[in-house]
Amino acid sequence: MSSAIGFVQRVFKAFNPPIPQPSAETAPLKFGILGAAAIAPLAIITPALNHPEAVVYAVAARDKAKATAFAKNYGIERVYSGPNGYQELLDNPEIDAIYNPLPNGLHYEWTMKALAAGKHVLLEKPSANTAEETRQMFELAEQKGLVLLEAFHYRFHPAIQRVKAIIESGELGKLKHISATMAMPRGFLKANDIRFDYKLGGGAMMDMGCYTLNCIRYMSSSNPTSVFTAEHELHTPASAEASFKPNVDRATTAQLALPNDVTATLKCDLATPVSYCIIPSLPQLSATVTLEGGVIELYNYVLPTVYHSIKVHTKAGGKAGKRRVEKAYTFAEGNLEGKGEAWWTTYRYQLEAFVDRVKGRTPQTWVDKDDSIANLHWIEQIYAKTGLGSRPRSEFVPAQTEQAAE
Ligand SMILES: NC(=O)C1=CN([C@@H]2O[C@H](COP(=O)(O)OP(=O)(O)OC[C@H]3O[C@@H](n4cnc5c(N)ncnc54)[C@H](OP(=O)(O)O)[C@@H]3O)[C@@H](O)[C@H]2O)C=CC1
Ligand SMILES: O=C1OC[C@@H](O)[C@H](O)[C@H]1O
Repeated sequence: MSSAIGFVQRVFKAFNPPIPQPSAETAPLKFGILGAAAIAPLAIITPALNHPEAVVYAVAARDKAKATAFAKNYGIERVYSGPNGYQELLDNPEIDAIYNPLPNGLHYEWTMKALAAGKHVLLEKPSANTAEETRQMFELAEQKGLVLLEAFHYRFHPAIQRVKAIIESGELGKLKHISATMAMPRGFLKANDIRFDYKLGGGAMMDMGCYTLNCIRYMSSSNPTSVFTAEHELHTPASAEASFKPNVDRATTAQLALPNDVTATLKCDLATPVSYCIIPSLPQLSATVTLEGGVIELYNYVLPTVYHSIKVHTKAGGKAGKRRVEKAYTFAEGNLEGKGEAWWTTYRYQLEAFVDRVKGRTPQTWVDKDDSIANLHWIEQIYAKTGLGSRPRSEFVPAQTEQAAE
């Protein structure tokens, strides 16, 4: 019963957070959002309401009516629209930081433009279509002394950090295998969703697979050494245009080799079909870690604030031993150091770290340049193994930076 009350309290507060007084010590970081994207309220607008040093100040959308309605709905002061709206927002000197939730295939172009305009960037996952583009974005951020973060929000939550701490504690011995799944039932996404558009960086491995791969890399503290196998199922729209290119994976499964004889399996699916012609599948958001001395099952690593469980099964002398269930809605509950409340979403934890970094404080955790480049590199390796190949590189050519031009 108490956990049902906890669930209601967490979810209510996550969506209706207390609104603190703005910080008296530092000026709030003013965010501008590129695109009236579906994810923006959850990922930045609601978390910023509760952050005393962050405010969502501007939004740009291509369509004027959409931009105006979005701004009105979320109480956003400045609105930009039309074909130059995104650039006009970037040109506003009052804006400190950009949230970039554009389709994956536009991440590179608009992050490069935002950095060129001197803005910090909170960039949606996956960071770009190719690892080379990711490298260029981080290099420009470094050159300009700006913060760039790929928004792997789940990494900022205590639940995933608690699992990593158990692995690293040595309690269950040597790591053997990790499996991570992210799959949604058919009908979760509309047929015209950006995730099914190859040019925009679509595909299951890009969208949901990027989490599964990231989770494997994070929990093993390593990068794959090779892709053993990678198989995909194609997205086949009901009415394909003549120009339709079958490069978009509706689902992908891959087996990876990691250092020290560790292996991993990832599965992602944008539209899991019904079983027996009628039974819909449930969302799958779990990760299982097998170690010599036991198994850790993490249910819901992606949205742990809503609900998660960390089941730890220990083996005794080769036989099944004890089982315990842990929760880590806060760092204290997970026996870790860090600030937060049980109702903080992954996005609220992430915003805390982002603002800390911009303000010159040390964030509780971070996802750095090498991490983001490696994630995209291995996404590309998995696509290469499926035979589908990488998503297309952006046609955007950045203006030479002052440093490069000298
Ligand atoms: N961190 C997380 O939990 C999540 C992250 N994401 C990521 O966020 C990004 C956006 O996802 P989501 O919000 O679901 O997507 P939406 O389709 O809702 O938003 C994408 C935005 O991109 C803009 N856009 C600009 N050019 C194009 C174009 N050619 N075609 C389509 N849209 C265009 C649109 O803005 P405009 O308003 O100007 O028309 C639109 O609002 C993706 O990178 C995705 O991976 C998505 C969901 C969850
Ligand atoms: O968190 C998420 O859930 C649904 C996905 O399609 C999305 O892009 C992802 O970030």
